[in-house]
This record gives sequence, structure tokens and C-alpha cells, in this order.
Amino acid sequence: MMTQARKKVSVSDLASMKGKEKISVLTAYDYSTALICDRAGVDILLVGDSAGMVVLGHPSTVPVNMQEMLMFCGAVSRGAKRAMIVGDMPFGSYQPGTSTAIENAVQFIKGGCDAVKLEGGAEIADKVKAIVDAGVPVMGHIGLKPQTSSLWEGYRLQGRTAESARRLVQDAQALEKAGVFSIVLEMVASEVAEVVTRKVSVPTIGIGSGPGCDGQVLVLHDLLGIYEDMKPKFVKRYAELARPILDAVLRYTQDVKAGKFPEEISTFHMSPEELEKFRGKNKK
Ligand SMILES: Nc1nc(=O)c2c([nH]1)NC[C@@H]1CN(c3ccc(C(=O)N[C@@H](CCC(=O)O)C(=O)O)cc3)CN21
Ligand SMILES: CC(C)C(=O)C(=O)O
Ligand SMILES: [Mg+2]
Repeated sequence: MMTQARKKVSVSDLASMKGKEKISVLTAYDYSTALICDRAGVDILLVGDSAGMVVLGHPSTVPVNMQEMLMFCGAVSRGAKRAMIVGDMPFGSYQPGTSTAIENAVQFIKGGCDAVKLEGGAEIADKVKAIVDAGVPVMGHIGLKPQTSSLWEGYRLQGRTAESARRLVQDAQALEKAGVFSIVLEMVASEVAEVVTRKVSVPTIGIGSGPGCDGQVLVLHDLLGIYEDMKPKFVKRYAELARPILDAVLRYTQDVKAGKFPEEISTFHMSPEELEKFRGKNKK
């Protein structure tokens, strides 16, 4: 008998959650935290290009490349048993053309991801369709698109005017038609996110887009309180871990300086016989 494949959250599981059960999504970038998030029952782990900011220390997500993303994806995939893993395609990995987009999407799947995410609406629908046709599930991402917003107008609320709200609905529908299994709505006015959620059949995942979305996503380091360079209004800190980490490292450093670490319990010894021989030889 074949061993049963691990029970993973699938595209069809997510589809059937729309309107019934909210979808919990978090970012993850490494094995140890992926393992914890998976154990907590997070449905989707997004290996976000936000790693460029919170892990690599860049001022935006723009500098992150494929090689870096694939390393994070491999680590997260080894930690997640149940959660679906979505790889965030970095800036430059899908802009050059459809075949480049397919090649890089396939690299994410080979690297352990179950799906990929691309920023953009109607203008990238052809690339989304091509990736889906190649057999790779795609998550859309509209509203605030950090990869390009950082180069143009900065990180601002989207869908503030009736015109831009209508465009968001059209973008969502274009992505749905192109075959996405889900759409991230980032920093979209709550009223607009609600309408988009009603108008598409696939689940919407909100970040800073109000409670009307089918699911929610946050950056793990924001939720844990260990990324302090910025605090968007939509972030809720479920813990303030910067402080306890600082305290632990302070105490460790004090102990090292004072010669109080390591203690006997953390120290290894030779056997008495070998120690005797060692001392004898050393005497000479
Ligand atoms: N750590 C982290 N968390 C994120 O949520 C995140 C990233 N990194 N990197 C990629 C993008 C960038 N994001 C951001 C960053 C800043 C604001 C921000 O400053 N927002 C202002 C409102 C600005 C306005 O209304 O025009 C705020 O006060 O929330 C929003 C989204 C969300 N994403
Ligand atoms: C915040 C989410 C949606 C994201 O794209 C990221 O973490 O990079
Ligand atoms: Mg991203």
C-alpha cells in the first residue's frame, strides 16, 4: 500500500472555505517559525518578498531576487506539513515576459512551494493565465503593490475614489478570469474590499483591507513585534517579542562577561583515564 500523502491544504479546500470559514494566512521565511505556524493551524504560509525588508534589511521589497526567495521557500517547505506554501515572485522575475514568468514560477514549485503570487491586475492577466496553464496555481495581489508603489507614489491606501474602486473590481475580475485561486487585497478601502469579495468567486485575502475579506494575512515579524522599522496602522501586535529577545541577549552577554556562562551543566569532560594520560604526556 502506498503511504498516504501528507494532508495539505489544497486549492479546492480554500475554494470551499469562501463564505464559510475565514482563511488564516501568515508570512514565514524560515524552517523553525514555519514549523510553529503550521502547528498553530495557519492555512497558508506566504513566503513573502517582505523577507527582503524584515530578514535582509532592505528598505523595500524591490532588491529581493529569485535565489534569495528560493532559499527561504525551501526552508519554509521543510517546516510546513499542513499549510499551503505560496512563493511571492520577486520584482523582475515576471516582468520580462511570459516565458520568464513561467520559468520562475516553476522554480518556486521545484523549490517546495505549492503556488506562487504575483503583484498586479488586468495588466498581468496574460502572464497569470500562462503560469496557470503550465499547471502552477497562482494567487493574485492587487491594491497596494509594494514592488512598484515604492518606486512611484509610496505606500498609500488604494480605492479611495470611485474610479479607482471600479478599477480594482475590474482587476479582480480579470485575475479571476485568468485562473487565480485567490486574491490578496492590500490596503484597499474596506467598502471596496467587500464589493470585490462579493464579485469574485475565489477567496480574497486582506491586509489592511477590513473585515469583509475571506481571509487575512499579516507579516509574521509585525504580529510578533520583532520588526520595528515601521508599523502600518493595519498591523496588530499579538506579542512584543523585541523586548524579551533583547532581555535574553543582555543577560547572556552579562553572564559571558562575568564568567557565569557556561555553567557545569553546559560543559563537557574527558574520561578520567584519558585525562590522566593527557596530563602525564603534557608534563614530559
Ligand atoms: N514588515 C512588513 N509588513 C508589511 O505589512 C509589509 C512589509 N513589511 N513590506 C511590504 C509591504 C509594505 N507594506 C506597507 C508598508 C507601510 C505602510 C504604511 O506606512 N502605511 C500607513 C498609511 C499610509 C497612507 O494611508 O497613505 C499607515 O499608517 O498604515 C503600509 C503598507 C505592507 N507590507
Ligand atoms: C504582505 C504580503 C501580502 C506580501 O506580499 C509579503 O509579505 O511580501
Ligand atoms: Mg509581497
